[in-house]
Amino acid sequence: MADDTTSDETTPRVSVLGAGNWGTTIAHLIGSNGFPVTLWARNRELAAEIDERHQNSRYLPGLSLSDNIRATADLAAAVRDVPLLFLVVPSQAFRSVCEQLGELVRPSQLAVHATKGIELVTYKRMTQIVLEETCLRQIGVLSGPNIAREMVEGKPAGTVLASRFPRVIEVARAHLKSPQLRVYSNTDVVGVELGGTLKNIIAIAAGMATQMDLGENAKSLLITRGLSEIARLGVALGADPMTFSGLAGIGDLMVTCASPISRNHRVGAALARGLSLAEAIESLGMVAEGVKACKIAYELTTQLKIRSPLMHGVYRVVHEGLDPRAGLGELMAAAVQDDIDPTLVRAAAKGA
Ligand SMILES: NC(=O)c1ccc[n+]([C@@H]2O[C@H](COP(=O)([O-])OP(=O)(O)OC[C@H]3O[C@@H](n4cnc5c(N)ncnc54)[C@H](O)[C@@H]3O)[C@@H](O)[C@H]2O)c1
Ligand SMILES: O=P(O)(O)OC[C@H](O)CO
Repeated sequence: MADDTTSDETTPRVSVLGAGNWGTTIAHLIGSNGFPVTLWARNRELAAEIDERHQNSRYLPGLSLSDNIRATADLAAAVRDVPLLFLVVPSQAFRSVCEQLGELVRPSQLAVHATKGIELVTYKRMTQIVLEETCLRQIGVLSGPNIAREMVEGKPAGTVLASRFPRVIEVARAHLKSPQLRVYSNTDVVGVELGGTLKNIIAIAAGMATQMDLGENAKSLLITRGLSEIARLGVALGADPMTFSGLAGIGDLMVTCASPISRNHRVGAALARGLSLAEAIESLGMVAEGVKACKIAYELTTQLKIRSPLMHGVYRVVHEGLDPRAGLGELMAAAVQDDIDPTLVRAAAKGA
């Protein structure tokens, strides 16, 4: 265990910023490991409910949270003099939270974000936003096949911490690892961020496939060709292709495509049931990052001339109202390519 975490003080030495499904879950995992932890919610009532009743009835109804969580709506109090911060707000709100953090943090603090998205318009990854808006430099990302609810229920899982700074991985891992959670490491921050972001697009397609009862063969086709598209775009944006064969790549893609609890999966299923995008989002009441990610991927792959029929199909269904059945017909009629993409083979050989 890292020196920073051996203190038996009751003052939290770790804070989680963002009290939705995932931020609350990360705080619960840390608290359940015996560490006092502060959870920041921008909503006062939610902070009070978590603090006093150890419940988050909006995002994790029916589940009891660790007594070691202290929740607050005061961002400055949550951040001040805390050695380790987890940033867990949706991607399109991430910059505004980092702008507020800019005034509050010091370079000695470690920060790990667990957000699976890219910023609209700028196409920035979350670690790039942290660097732009704050003086935090020792940063990393947490990503992997991690459906929040399963983890609060104590079911086993694995995850990935990626950072260029071994200390970030060491300290964050010391807080998170447990008999229920295996924490792997990676230095490919770009690949881990992109794996978590782009799998959400394919998960929307998987939700449509489930709703249309296309069968398990079709799901496998979707996952495999989806991984190929994720890796092609990822490599073009600077990722190591091997990262996509790990937990933050294929691992996360598989769970999000398989799980009916996944919000992205649910949005896809809702669209295939005939709901509009607005209705699908309204009925979910939580973030489904793939809705924005498919627009970003559509724009980037168009600009970079990267063949991405699945991601383009999802974009057209989600944002242009294409009927999912018509989209499926187009995909099945499209020209067939090599099973293993030659650009990925070359990229892997270059890195070997
Ligand atoms: N839920 C999961 O299972 C899971 C697992 C891994 C990663 N993630 C990722 O974690 C991120 C957060 O997802 P979530 O599941 O917690 O979402 P959520 O929809 O459950 O909750 C989002 C939270 O962010 C808060 N928020 C929104 N805008 C804000 C702002 N401007 N300032 C402060 N807070 C704001 C909301 O109040 C809410 O508490 C996403 O990128 C998601 O992809 C989620
Ligand atoms: O519920 P989703 O679709 O946001 O997926 C949650 C996690 O990202 C799964 O790893």
